[in-house]
Amino acid sequence: MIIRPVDEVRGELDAPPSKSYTHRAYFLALLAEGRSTIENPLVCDDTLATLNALRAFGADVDGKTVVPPEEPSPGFVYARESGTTARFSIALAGSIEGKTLIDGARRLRERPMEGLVKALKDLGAEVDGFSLPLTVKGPVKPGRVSVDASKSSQFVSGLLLLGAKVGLKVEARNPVSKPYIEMTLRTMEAFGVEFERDGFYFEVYPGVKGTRYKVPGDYSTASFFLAAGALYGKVRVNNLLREDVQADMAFLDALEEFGARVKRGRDYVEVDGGELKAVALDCSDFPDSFPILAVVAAYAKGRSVIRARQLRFKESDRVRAMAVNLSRMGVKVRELEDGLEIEGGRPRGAKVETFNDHRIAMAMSIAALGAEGPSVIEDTESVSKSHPGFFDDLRRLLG
Ligand SMILES: O=C(O)C1=C[C@@H](OP(=O)(O)O)[C@@H](O)[C@H](O)C1
Ligand SMILES: C=C(OP(=O)(O)O)C(=O)O
Repeated sequence: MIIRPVDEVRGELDAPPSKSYTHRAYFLALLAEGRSTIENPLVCDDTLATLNALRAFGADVDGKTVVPPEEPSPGFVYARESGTTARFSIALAGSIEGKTLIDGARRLRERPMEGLVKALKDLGAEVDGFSLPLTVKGPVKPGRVSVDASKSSQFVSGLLLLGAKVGLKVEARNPVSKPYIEMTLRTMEAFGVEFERDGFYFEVYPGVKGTRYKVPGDYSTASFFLAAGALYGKVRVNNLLREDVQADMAFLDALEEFGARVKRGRDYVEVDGGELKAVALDCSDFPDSFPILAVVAAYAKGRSVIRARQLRFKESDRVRAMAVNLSRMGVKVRELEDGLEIEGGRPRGAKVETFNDHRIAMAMSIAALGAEGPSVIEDTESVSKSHPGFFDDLRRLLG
């Protein structure tokens, strides 16, 4: 795809439904005692992988309505590239008598599963392998488990969902991406799950109620369009609830730190730019913002430092991916163990790679809009992992 620089980006659009909440609602509907209706679910590669996982576990699903099985049955779950689908399926397979096979695409086989596997083994499940493909033979013995969450909060979220089925006490050690754990708890409450907590120690009681659940808008996907407003004009994204706990709501605070103006309405966010200046921040609690934060830093005056502990374990090594791409655009970057140092200026158009990572593809598309000269972005299909309509939405903002 060729992307040429534009004079301005201005307009408004609706945020697509949240990918993270869609995953949670589907898996809780699988565990529920009765039928659920999921309103406005996100349809993308990752949530289709989760729908297939529900079918593998015996649910009858048509995208909106989920009729759970009497008891989930063991099956074969192919999670594509979806880390959330894989971790939640591995955890829930611990509640099932019999052996479930979970596998994924090439990159997902390289992504960490060990902390979750160790926790399931501690609970008495038989798990062979510490990365995909692996099999899980349940059932676990309900009890107390401690999980190392330094590589992914999804290990904690998966165990909390398992707890909603069998009853568990879960202690999370060194969690990253902590707001995603809050998103899991909030969705569990919506499905009538009872739990108590003390910090990151949780006691989850078994029982999930069939529910009509409406998926809110996705702040992670909205961040790319809002960044374009900060960099090149003014953008408003509707369908974003102020009363939410999504991790990438923190992206708005980061934009303000860069010097952008952010207006938070009851159900929308509006951003416009100004003279942007360098920042130093740790996004370990909102890691999906890293690629687009690096792009904003590439246009902000001064030297920014942006880091997060778990960036190398995503759909790509996102530190390396952004270092390679921004360097090709003539941006001075220094790669750190857990992030990048970025000297802001005026990037040049270049041929850049997506590394088959949807957030790299979307971030570099925004970077290209302000560059000196056209850019070529290879393999942009990965945007369908989270937002198949990304380029349609972006064109709408280009007048
Ligand atoms: O629980 C979730 O929905 C997610 C948690 C985060 O992963 P980590 O907890 O592995 O950082 C995030 O990167 C991912 O896009 C979605
Ligand atoms: C990392 C992501 O998702 P997952 O972990 O579910 O693959 C993402 O959407 O950026």
